[in-house]
Amino acid sequence: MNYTLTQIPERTVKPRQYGLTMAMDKGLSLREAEDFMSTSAAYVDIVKLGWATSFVTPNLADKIRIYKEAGVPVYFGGTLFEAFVIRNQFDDYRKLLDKYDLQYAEVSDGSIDMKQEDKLSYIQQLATQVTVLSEVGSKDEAKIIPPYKWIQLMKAELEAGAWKVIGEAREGGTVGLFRSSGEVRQGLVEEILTQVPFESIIWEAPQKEQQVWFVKLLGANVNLGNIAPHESIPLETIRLGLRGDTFMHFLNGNGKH
Ligand SMILES: O=C(O)[C@H](CS(=O)(=O)O)OP(=O)(O)O
Repeated sequence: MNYTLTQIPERTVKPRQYGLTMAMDKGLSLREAEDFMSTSAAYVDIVKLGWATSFVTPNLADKIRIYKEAGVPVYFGGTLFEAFVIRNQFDDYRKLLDKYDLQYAEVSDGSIDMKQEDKLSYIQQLATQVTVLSEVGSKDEAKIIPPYKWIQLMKAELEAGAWKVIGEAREGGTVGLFRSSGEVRQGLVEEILTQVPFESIIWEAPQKEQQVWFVKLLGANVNLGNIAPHESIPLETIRLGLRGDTFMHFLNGNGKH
């Protein structure tokens, strides 16, 4: 930090096991990725190349190298995994991870129907190769998954070898964990938290109000994902109680989790 302030909540330090910020790169140029890392590498734990943008992104290897040299692991969005699976190209997907020397991969079923046993098997297989993040929730706003099912899926995927489970919200934050208005499905989140440790979940929360809600509920070291690159530093200030939205939350011993 550039100067001293008291009553700043303690943040976990890199390499973090929780307190993670997952940022989504959906097509930054190489120069933008370099600039992003020069300002924000300290606050970003992992970068997702959103959905299947890696298929069309120019200079993909160079981009991955920029993140790697900044000490920030990269993974391909779960949609790309699904695009390989639905074409019966899972083995090709595994080779692709090796080709780009990726250490993380996402297993999701947000766009396709997948039997639970198949999803768990993909998690198990990939966990022998990389660190797996699995995503729960659908990208279809008409498909409402009841809380007990989220819990059952999350527990099973962690048991199958996922390092973290991601709660679906898409880039806009209007499905899955959230209503179409962006409002949090509070009952769903609270019920999940009765059964799954908060450290094991990355909540996709692209909107500022959603990030604030989770920081107030779970503290500075909540795992948050789908953060736009230029929102990484603003999010860090929200975590630290240095933006109006959480300004009073951590003062005078409040906000301890
Ligand atoms: O689910 C996501 O967060 C994303 C982005 S979006 O759904 O295409 O908006 O997909 P993913 O494949 O996990 O990057």
